[in-house]
Amino acid sequence: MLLMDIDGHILAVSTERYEVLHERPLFAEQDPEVWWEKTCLAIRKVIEISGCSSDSIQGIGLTGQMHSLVVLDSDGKVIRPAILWSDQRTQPECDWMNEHIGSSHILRFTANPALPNFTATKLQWIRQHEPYHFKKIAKILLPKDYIRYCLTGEYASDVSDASGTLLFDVRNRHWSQEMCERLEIPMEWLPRVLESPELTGTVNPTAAAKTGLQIGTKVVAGAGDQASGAVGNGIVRSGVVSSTIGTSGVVFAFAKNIVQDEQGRLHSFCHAVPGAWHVMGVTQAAGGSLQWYAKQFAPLEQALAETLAEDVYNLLAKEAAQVAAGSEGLVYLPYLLGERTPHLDPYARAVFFGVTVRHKRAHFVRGIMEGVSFSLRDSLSLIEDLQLPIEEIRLSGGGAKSDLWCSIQTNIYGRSVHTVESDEGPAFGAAILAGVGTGCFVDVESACDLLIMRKHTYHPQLDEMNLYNRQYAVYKEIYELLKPLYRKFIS
Ligand SMILES: Nc1ncnc2c1ncn2[C@@H]1O[C@H](COP(=O)(O)OP(=O)(O)O)[C@@H](O)[C@H]1O
Ligand SMILES: O=C(CO)[C@@H](O)[C@H](O)COP(=O)(O)O
Repeated sequence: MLLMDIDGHILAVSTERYEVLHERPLFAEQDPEVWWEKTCLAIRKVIEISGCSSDSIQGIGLTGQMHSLVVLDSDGKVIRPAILWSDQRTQPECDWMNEHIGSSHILRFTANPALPNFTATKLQWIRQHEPYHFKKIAKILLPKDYIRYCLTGEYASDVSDASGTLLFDVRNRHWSQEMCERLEIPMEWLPRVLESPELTGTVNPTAAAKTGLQIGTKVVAGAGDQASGAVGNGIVRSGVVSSTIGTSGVVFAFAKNIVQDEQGRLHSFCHAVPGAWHVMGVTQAAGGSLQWYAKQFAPLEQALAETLAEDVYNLLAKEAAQVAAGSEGLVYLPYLLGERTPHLDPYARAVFFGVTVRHKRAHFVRGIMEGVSFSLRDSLSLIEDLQLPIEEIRLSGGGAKSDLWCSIQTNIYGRSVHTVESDEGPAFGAAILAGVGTGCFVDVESACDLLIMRKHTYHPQLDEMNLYNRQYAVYKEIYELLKPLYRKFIS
């Protein structure tokens, strides 16, 4: 949660944590009611920290994880836990869609292929496996739109988030009647869709009582976390591209017109900038790889970090900085949650390749940072193949807080990269969208010009670039060799 003034100064930030439940392999779920409880706490905290009066708040912009499916009954109650973007159980539903609707039709209707991460496949899974839940459905929402529903009572979404449902006609920026007809999904289940800065409603009395906000505070459409993060990093013009290491990893490029990778390895979605599009490649477990490693293999550092009030990732990164580039030949494939770009393979698995007796934990941490960056390079290459200009790369997400991870990225991409002043990408972007929607700024582009400043520039070094080029070739070969084996582990 972030509170920003109209000059772009961040007045307060607050964070609330909650777990992802992985009850079975491939499964990832969360309870939307927990999101709402935590949101209420976080709103109260930012108001308190900032010392602002809630009646000075002009508007609210929403952002959140994309694709995840929230199903509501006719009373607006949550029917079952949300099935998340990182959940990979629905490849059979994708296969069914490709067979019955046709993959070329799906690409034509939605500009994207059927992937297990996308919302419609999760809805099909409920139809197939939980018919008792399916028959209760009256509305479906995305995560930030569930928060909107709690705040305002409105069922609404925005074009960027709707793009990741596989039910949206991305080219024409409205729901796809063709997809809904073929999947027999009543269009009344879908929220209305607006451009990201448009107003969608106002805070209602119940939400005001829970959050400390004023009744009637304006709520704009907002955007999915990646499009909103792009606004927060100034990716609002051709040539400026971001590489974000959050839990997932995303390389995001602005596009004036819709562009598509023929094999659907990059997502083609509407941007939060009205009338614009973007493409992005996604690494399923980017920061998520380091998060997993820290949790499983660095419990003492986790405890120490809490005592020192330091970030566990800082402690691990300091250790990793002690070993040389290339991690002495240890190569990591970050496929802990399967992979999207470039393989579109939910059954891929992570690999540490080349382990020897000389390897210490520091090599594993550095190897993770390098492997994740190789994966993001895959996305960057596909964006280059689409002939989209890459004049400037901006790094963001938790990974950009690490000097080491920024240096690794510059050397693996073989290009200079920059960080920006605000490291609150998606929340900062949502605040900018709220500012545009409530008339504090003229439009998204000029607000970004005004508010987003470069912080630091990293330049690649020739020897490390050459070393990483050689290692990248090995990285790519490992997946090709292992691919036939992955399917033997399907459970
Ligand atoms: N100081 C740091 N050094 C290295 N990596 C970091 C650091 N801080 C955060 N990270 C990485 O960033 C991830 C969180 O990024 P963030 O953008 O906050 O995630 P989310 O996608 O959940 O919004 C962590 O899982 C971790 O891998
Ligand atoms: O799946 C995608 C984008 O397609 C992710 O962006 C999720 O929307 C959430 O990722 P984090 O922000 O937690 O990394």
